[in-house]
Amino acid sequence: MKTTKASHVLTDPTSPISKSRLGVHSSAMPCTQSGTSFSSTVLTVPKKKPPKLDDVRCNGWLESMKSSSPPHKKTVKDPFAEVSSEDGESTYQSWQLKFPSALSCFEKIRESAGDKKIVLFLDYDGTLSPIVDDPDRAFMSSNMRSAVKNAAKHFQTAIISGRRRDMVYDLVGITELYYAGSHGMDIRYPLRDTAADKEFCLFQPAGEYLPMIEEVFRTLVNLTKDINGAKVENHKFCASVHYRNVDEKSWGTVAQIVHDVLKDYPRLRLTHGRKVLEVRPAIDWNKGKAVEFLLKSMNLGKSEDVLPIYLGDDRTDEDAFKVLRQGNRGYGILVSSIPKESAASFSLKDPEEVKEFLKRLVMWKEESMQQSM
Ligand SMILES: O=P(O)(O)OC[C@H]1O[C@H](O[C@H]2O[C@H](CO)[C@@H](O)[C@H](O)[C@H]2O)[C@H](O)[C@@H](O)[C@@H]1O
Repeated sequence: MKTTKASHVLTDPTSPISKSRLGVHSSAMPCTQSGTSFSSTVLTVPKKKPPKLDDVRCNGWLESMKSSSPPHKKTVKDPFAEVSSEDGESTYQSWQLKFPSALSCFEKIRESAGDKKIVLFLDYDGTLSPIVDDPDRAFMSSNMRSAVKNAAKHFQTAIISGRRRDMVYDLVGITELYYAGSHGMDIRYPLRDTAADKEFCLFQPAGEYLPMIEEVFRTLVNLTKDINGAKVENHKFCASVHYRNVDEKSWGTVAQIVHDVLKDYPRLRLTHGRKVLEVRPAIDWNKGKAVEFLLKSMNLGKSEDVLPIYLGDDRTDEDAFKVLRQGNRGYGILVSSIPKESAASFSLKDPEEVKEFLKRLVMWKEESMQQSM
């Protein structure tokens, strides 16, 4: 997807919302940075010292990192562990009593949707693309791309990712979707969408944190550069420290480095993802809030005639599942090949099943359109 030259204006320099014409690449957008209350003096690179792992042990980071990838055990205790349990299939089947397959229950979903307008929310990594060792090579298949594109012809569709918005936009490669990057902290949505005029708005509730995240990113890159396999990504409003390819013996060092850096930034917090530590602004915003925001921006916020469906695989998607569960607003579908605790209503095993589910939705919609002709 190419971007084109465009004008853009800020609606209000103190507002997290800014406007842009079609095609403005997110990295070219000005960000609101009013009220910046941190100073560059705080942003010093901590001196290298031998890691003391007491802090990360005490606050459970290390345990959380380890339990997200334990050796094969009979029962997977951590809800976000990434291993198959030994009694695999039967454990999975009993788990599915609580989180039934969205494919097996497709009829039920169809019936409860009735004439409601379905809105799709799709996470990227682990949902549209398989989890791979190198985050730069997490590509979705062309069949998946077609499935998403076809679904978007019938249902308003948004991608909500932990990645930076321009990156996930490039990976998905479909212009007609809504995109929310940085775990929903960077939302691009159409203000006006006619053939003659496409005007987009940006909503960036953590705009003022941009320089702080940039500094933290550079600090983390510097401090982890000698750890084999560690990788730090700059996702604009959050920084991700990957330890998937780090020897487990060094996970404590990775955790301690992140922990020490965070001590200097009380306005930032840590969340755990799939073998990734994520540093992000400590603001009350998440993927669930992003779903609510997007529904409002589609003028569907309060409507009873809307059925939002959110598909995601990660802890950060749980915030969205909770929002949909509240008041039976819609359905969360957890993408997982192992049993996990979740606020989702249904499950799908992997991105392949996600693709099948999207195809079923499209087939159903097209059949019902034909019947009503
Ligand atoms: O919200 P998402 O779209 O699911 O993004 C979550 C994180 O995804 C990426 O990391 C994960 O996928 C990688 C590629 O498969 C994998 O190597 C890594 O271990 C996973 O954590 C992305 O790189 C992160 O920055 C996102 O936060």
